[in-house]
Amino acid sequence: MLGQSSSLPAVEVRGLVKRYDGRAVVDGLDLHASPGRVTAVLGPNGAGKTTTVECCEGLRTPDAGTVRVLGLDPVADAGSLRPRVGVMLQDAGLPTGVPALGVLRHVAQMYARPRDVGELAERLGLTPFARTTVRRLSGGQRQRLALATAVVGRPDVVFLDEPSAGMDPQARRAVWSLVEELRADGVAVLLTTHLMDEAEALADEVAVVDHGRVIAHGTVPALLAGADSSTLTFRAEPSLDLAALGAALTPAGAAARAAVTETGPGAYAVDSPATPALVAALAAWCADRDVLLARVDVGRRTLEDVFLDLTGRNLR
Ligand SMILES: Nc1ncnc2c1ncn2[C@@H]1O[C@H](COP(=O)(O)OP(=O)(O)OP(=O)(O)O)[C@@H](O)[C@H]1O
Repeated sequence: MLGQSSSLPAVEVRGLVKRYDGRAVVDGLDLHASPGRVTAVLGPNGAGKTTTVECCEGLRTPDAGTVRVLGLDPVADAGSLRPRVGVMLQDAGLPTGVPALGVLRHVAQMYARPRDVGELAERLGLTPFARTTVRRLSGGQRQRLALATAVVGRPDVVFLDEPSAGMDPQARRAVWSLVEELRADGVAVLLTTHLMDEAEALADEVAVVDHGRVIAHGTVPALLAGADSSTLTFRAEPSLDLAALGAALTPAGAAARAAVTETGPGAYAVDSPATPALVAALAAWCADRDVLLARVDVGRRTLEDVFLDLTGRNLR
């Protein structure tokens, strides 16, 4: 249950800076998460997501800026926040020699009003591993146990760092349904993920982080609406003349030439909104050169397309 007005943000981060060895890995970051909403933080490797979440969890002290969780300071007020905040870490930090259900029972008894341990274990498919020590659990099973320990105390705010990483599709569905239930119960859920379909499926709000700052923020439909609505890809013979094709696909009077990329042998992507005229121009150009268009796809842009547009395609 929320102990404060649900109109207040459950998590509020303003101008957060965190430096390691003089390098700002979080560099003036603003973020908020609200009760009854799922906020997903996306970003390339090393963007500063985990560091930000760790500052919210009170595990790291900011170098500048403010972090408030349920109106409190995660470091100074750690004792007051502990019963109200659930944390699932990437490296779960669970004791390895204890049986799975023993860990969950132990964590549950630290809370005043814990969830039913048996029911939670059943929901997350942990019952068959009740007596298995944490050390012998698979990666995905350990993740599920970590999630169970994060939510067993009925927290008001839950931080989930890549909650379904390494999980099979069945387990991911179970995790998603638990997250949806938390939202319906008014819990503020802040999660980091690299899985764009997870963000599309779960997130009410998405914050895209790069180089330690939020570079885009909004609902998934708002982020998708900000981008060109559709993409054009096609297959034909390899090594087409991309410059000539780009010129042929550029509408008269357009400021910049349409860019065509060969994304794999014989697979192409056109970097222009897909319109009937564009498809016709492509077909005509191929027909003039006796090139068979083996396949043409007009697809809706996905969150992954938007993410790559925002953060670029270089490896981090
Ligand atoms: N304790 C530390 N000491 C020095 N550098 C650190 C420390 N922790 C993190 N970093 C660096 O800070 C940067 C941000 O790391 P962080 O873990 O926050 O990124 P992330 O967005 O969560 O990445 P990923 O998607 O890979 O989990 C990285 O360059 C990382 O190497």
